[in-house]
Parts: sequence; structure tokens; C-alpha cells
Amino acid sequence: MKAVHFGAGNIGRGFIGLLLHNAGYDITFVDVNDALVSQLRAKGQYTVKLANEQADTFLVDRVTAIDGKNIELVAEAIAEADLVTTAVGVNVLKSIAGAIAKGIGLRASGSRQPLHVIACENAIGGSTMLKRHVWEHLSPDVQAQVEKTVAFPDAAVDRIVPLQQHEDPLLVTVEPFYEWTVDRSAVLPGHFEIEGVHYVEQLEPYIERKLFTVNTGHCCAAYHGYLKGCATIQEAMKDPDIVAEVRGALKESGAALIAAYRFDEAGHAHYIKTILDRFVNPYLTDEVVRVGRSPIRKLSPNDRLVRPALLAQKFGAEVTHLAAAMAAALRFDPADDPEAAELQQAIRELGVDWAITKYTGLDGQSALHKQVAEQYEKLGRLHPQGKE
Ligand SMILES: NC(=O)c1ccc[n+]([C@@H]2O[C@H](COP(=O)([O-])OP(=O)(O)OC[C@H]3O[C@@H](n4cnc5c(N)ncnc54)[C@H](O)[C@@H]3O)[C@@H](O)[C@H]2O)c1
Ligand SMILES: O=P(O)(O)OC[C@@H](O)[C@@H](O)[C@H](O)[C@H](O)CO
Repeated sequence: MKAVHFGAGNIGRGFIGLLLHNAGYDITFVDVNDALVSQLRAKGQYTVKLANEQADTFLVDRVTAIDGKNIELVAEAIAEADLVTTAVGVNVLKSIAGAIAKGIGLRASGSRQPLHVIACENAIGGSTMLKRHVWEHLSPDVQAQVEKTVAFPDAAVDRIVPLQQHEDPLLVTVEPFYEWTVDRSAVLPGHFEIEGVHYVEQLEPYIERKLFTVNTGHCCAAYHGYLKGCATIQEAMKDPDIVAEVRGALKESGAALIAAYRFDEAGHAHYIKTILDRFVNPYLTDEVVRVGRSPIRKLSPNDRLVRPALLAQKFGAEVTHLAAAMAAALRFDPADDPEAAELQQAIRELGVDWAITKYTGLDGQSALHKQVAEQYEKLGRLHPQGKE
């Protein structure tokens, strides 16, 4: 079986690549990082190391890589593939859609085998988004022709894979925990289920629970940690005030999830505990600038802060800690994050009230907007010099 995976980065090699390899796939990675592509081509294999006491290692072989800028070559690989996956970042999906469309076009004239395209990004409806971008490149005739043979099931992926700093540029250290959940209702007949993937009839509760617990808590630790001068999540989680913020935010998003999806309260409390334990894994070093990266995306209406806050409010819950995390995100200003730079420039030039409305979509008159603005001022008084 052949898989084409876009994005040979941390999650691509450390999670999706490893699982697909174990499930029997030969993998062609597609990436725009020339060095990464040539190393993968030259070696044809790489190692994944678990962040546990034994430092277990796994060899992923039967891999190759191609340059994502070479559309013809990528399309040919897709024409022969049984599965396409991505882990490039949700904002990059638009850029890879042309090559996927070209590959689908080549298949349309030949193979009738079903093809599944699964976006493994931190977003609600990632594969559906990708399908929309791909369809923009296909004529109505081809769209109709492939509608029954190409499917884009949405997915939720969970495994913490930090930035890597090893002598071996292909080695990737990952946490032991993983969960890859796929919407079975969008899978075509004849699909060979991927071993290790959890197929569910309705994905929404799973993706929202993951995004609004793991990622909500994670970014809360990152943004407050950054303001207090912590370099890593592990360091931030040693600060009792930050832990209180994280727990508070998870209580608020938990209230929303329990009310919306009728999750069992004790079960959800256990889920939160498992996640907090993962954040403090002593064998991982996960930088706050990675976890807080792209604050505009994280502040957007459908993402890990605003959506659970609005949902919690709908069910009558307080959202003080989620509002504080949004305020801390508005003060996140590492030098090499383009979204942080854009956000800071907008706040400087147009003011924080304008920026809150623009990036969160919250109405200027709403109670939540006011709460975020107040917390933003409060954080300014607590950290007058910004990050040390
Ligand atoms: N790292 C994690 O813990 C984790 C966990 C779950 C989900 N995710 C999600 O997975 C995605 C990737 O995250 P990551 O941490 O692996 O990032 P990463 O930066 O390590 O990897 C992204 C890779 O995509 C490549 N890329 C960029 N543009 C491309 C293009 N046009 N064509 C092909 N490749 C391209 C980059 O060169 C890079 O190698 C994100 O959506 C992230 O939210 C990450
Ligand atoms: O990848 P992002 O930028 O959406 O979020 C940063 C981290 O919270 C994220 O990568 C987690 O490590 C991951 O989602 C765990 O499954």
C-alpha cells in the first residue's frame, strides 16, 4: 500500500509517518524544505524515539520524499497512492490543493480505486476545508466523476511532538500517548482501515474535546508562561499561578463540552488529568513559543479559546480564565512569529479593542470582549516590562 504524506515535520514523521509505516504503508513524504527532502531520500528511513524512561526507539523505513514545489511529480505520486495525509499547518492547506487536484485529475482518467485524503491538522473540519480548496482546481465534470471515488474524512490527531534538536536531523522525539480519530461516516466502501486509527461515526465531539482541552490548556500554559519568562511548558507548569490558570480554563471549556456533548463529568475530569500529566512529562522539552505559535489562528472564532468560551457562556458558565488566556495571547510577541508581529502591529496602530474584534470576531459591545480587554490591561500592570 502506498501513502503520500504532505509535511515531513514533527507530527508528519513522529506520528502519522510512524503509524502508517506500522500499518504497512510505503510512504512518500512531500515537503518544501529541500534539506529535509534530500535527507529522507538519501536515507530512506528515520528513527522515532519515545519520551519515556526507556527511551524506546522505532525505525520507520520504506520511506522516500519529493519536493513539494515539483507539482508534476507530486501529482504522479498521488495518482498511484491509496491514501493521502497532511500535517503542514491548516493555513498551508490552500497551497497544496493544486497538486492534490492534479493527482486526482490523473486518477480520474485511470484508476477507480477509492482514495482517502485526510488532513491531520489542529482544526475543526480540516479535510473538508482541504476538499473545498482542491475542488476549486477541478472542473465540474471531473468533480462529478471523482465524487464517489475520492473522500476527505475529517480527523482529530493528538500527540505532543516538540521542536527537535538532535545531531541526526531526521530523528524525532515524541510523547508515548497518541490518538488519531477519523470520521467513518465519510469513508468510502472498500477502504482498508488504517491500523491504529480510531474510526467514529460522529467526529465533532472528539475533535472539540481534543482541541478545547489539550490545545486550550496547552496554549493557556504557553501564553501565561511566556509572559512570566518561562522557556518551556514543563517550566511553566511548575508555576502554581499558571497551573491555576490552566485548570481554570479547562474547567470552563469542560463545562461547555459536558453540556454540549453530555460527556460524563468524572470521565472528563479523568481526561483532563491525563492531559495535565502529559504537559509535565519530564522527558519532553516543549518550548512555549512553539505551543503559542500563530496567535492569530489561535484567537480566531472557531479555535481553542473563543469557541469554547462562547459555548460555555451559552450554557451559563463563567469564562474568566479563557478570557485571561485570550488577553495573554494578545501580549505574545516572540520576534520570529509572523502572526505575533502582525497582531502587535495592529494593537500598536489601531488599539487593543479594535484588535480583539478583528481577530476574535467578538462584538465590541459583548461582555466577553470587555472581559478580554480588562484582562489585557491587568496583564499589562502585572508584567509592565513584558517578557523578561
Ligand atoms: N507538533 C504537534 O505536537 C502537533 C500535534 C497534533 C497536530 N499538529 C498539527 O500538525 C500540523 C503540523 O505541525 P508540526 O508541529 O508537525 O509542524 P512542523 O513545522 O514541524 O511541520 C510542518 C511541515 O510542513 C512543511 N510544509 C510547509 N509548507 C508546505 C507545503 N506547501 N508543502 C509541503 N510541505 C510543507 C514544512 O516544511 C514542515 O516540514 C499543524 O497543523 C499542527 O497543528 C501538531
Ligand atoms: O500545533 P498548534 O500550533 O495548533 O498547537 C500547538 C500545540 O498545542 C499542539 O501542537 C499540540 O502539541 C498537539 O496538538 C498535541 O496533540
